[in-house]
Amino acid sequence: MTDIRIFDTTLRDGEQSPGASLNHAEKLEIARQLEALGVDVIEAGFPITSQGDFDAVSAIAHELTKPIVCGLARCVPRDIDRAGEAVKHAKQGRIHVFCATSKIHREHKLKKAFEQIIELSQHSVEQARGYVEDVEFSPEDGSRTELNYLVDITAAVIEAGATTINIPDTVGYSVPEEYGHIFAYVREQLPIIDEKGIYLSSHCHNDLGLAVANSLSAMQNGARQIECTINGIGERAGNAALEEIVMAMRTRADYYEKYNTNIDISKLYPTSRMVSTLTGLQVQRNKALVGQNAFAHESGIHQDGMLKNRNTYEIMDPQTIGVPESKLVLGKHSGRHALGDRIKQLGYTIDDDTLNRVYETFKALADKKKDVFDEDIEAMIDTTLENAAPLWELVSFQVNSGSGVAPSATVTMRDSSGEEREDTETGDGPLDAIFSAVQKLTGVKVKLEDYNTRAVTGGKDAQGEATVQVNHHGRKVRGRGVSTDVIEAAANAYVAAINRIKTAEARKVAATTMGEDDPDVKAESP
Ligand SMILES: CC(=O)SCCNC(=O)CCNC(=O)[C@H](O)C(C)(C)COP(=O)(O)OP(=O)(O)OC[C@H]1O[C@@H](n2cnc3c(N)ncnc32)[C@H](O)[C@@H]1OP(=O)(O)O
Ligand SMILES: CC(C)C(=O)C(=O)O
Ligand SMILES: [Mg+2]
Repeated sequence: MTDIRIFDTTLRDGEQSPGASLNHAEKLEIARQLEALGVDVIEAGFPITSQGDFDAVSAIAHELTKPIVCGLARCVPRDIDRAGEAVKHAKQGRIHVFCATSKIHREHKLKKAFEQIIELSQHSVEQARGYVEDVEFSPEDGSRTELNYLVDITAAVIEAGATTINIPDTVGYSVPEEYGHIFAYVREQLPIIDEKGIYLSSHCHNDLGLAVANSLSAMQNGARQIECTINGIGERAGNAALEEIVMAMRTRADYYEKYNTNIDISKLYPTSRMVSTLTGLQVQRNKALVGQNAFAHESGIHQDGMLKNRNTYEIMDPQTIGVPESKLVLGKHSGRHALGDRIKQLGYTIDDDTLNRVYETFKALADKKKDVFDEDIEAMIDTTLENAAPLWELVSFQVNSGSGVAPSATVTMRDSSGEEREDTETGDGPLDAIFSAVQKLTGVKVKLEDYNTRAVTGGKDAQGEATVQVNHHGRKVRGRGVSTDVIEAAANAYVAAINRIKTAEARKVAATTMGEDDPDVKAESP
């Protein structure tokens, strides 16, 4: 049997999905769930990106005990220093250094000759080895790099101390036979890989819908680590989906008989739900394994087959991946124990204080709504984590709008010192009026770029989830809110976005007062 390392990059490449940024509490919650899922490596972030990313990688490295915790770095000394600092408390820490090697990236992006790239990569790997023994190197855009160059850079970084070589299909251009051949070729040219027990790794993007197929092909040609994300989230069309890779190997164990992973498949579905809820990235209905329709049967002939023998139309038992058999129904008579137990089953490990805050919201919701479903609970946890330490809170609002009336809103908000303030504004519509009042009260001016709503659960008393994206001095910031009242959900989402901006500003002030360079403002260039 060959053990395949599952390297999860949901918190790094996954978080690079437009609109998916996560706050500190949300990242920790996902990291804990990934540990419970059994992933071998967690790429927790790219520490040079911002103080927030650094803090999250550092907190995850402090807390998690089982997986290797990894931070990404360019071949830039300051990137490597930050990554080294961030993972230094990990039980097993890794620095992942990357440098693009393809002709197009060499000439147009890095503006460096291949020889310079080799030298830079070697120095960077050596620098990273000064922090940790476990160093991964990725020749970015590896699948579009000349094969002899790939071999040369692989040999050079192994000599410098790299222990894992990841060959990414950065732009999702490769096809399975070709991508597999790259691994077979590099291994054949460099026997040192097998002799020294160097891990080869795949990292595939889904621009042509081939990320999972390419990953499996790499595995069959010698990759012993697969990089992937929950729900396949990631840059552009996303990364290879963890759940699809693992279940392809499990369901077709007859075909992939030599390979094994440490993943606890019963946690796949709850993990998918958590990542979707906390990132706000909805899973498409027909997504393999975790989409709403993945195990639904609509047509008569299929239903007939299912009733006679479910294997006629189902190749997996949904319960083995943690799809719940029936929806839990909690109501206003339920107590903290029942709620806490259900939250645990959903994969969250919240503390008592958070449970108490969720319980308060739960009771308020149960008063308005007959049944409280899993999705409602997930939405409540999401809102609580999103507002882990809210700077501003929406206390109440009233809107006045209708035909022939200029829409206006009166909003009351409370700041972190507990002081309440009220303001009335007019706008193009009720939401515009509320948003103007929130801007006035908080003193943060932003431009609304995107606004979406959807029902979290079914029925006429369904909860509505609102997401907004605002632009603050060129930086896009997202916020989410949930309520049975869609206007209140939108107002909460807007306040959540403002709180994110305020939190980032407070961090910048703290970093500047401490005399540190603020990586949010400008990172060092190579
Ligand atoms: C394939 C991937 O997924 S790679 C990871 C992509 N993820 C991200 O970029 C998210 C986080 N990124 C960021 O926050 C910022 O881009 C930072 C902090 C890393 C850098 O910000 P800035 O210093 O302002 O640079 P900016 O992003 O505009 O440009 C990138 C610079 O890094 C250089 N660069 C890119 N990759 C590498 C590398 N692997 N090694 C060394 N330099 C690199 C580029 O050539 C460019 O340099 P230049 O300024 O000399 O032209
Ligand atoms: C940083 C590298 C591995 C990456 O994400 C890519 O090339 O897609
Ligand atoms: Mg990538």
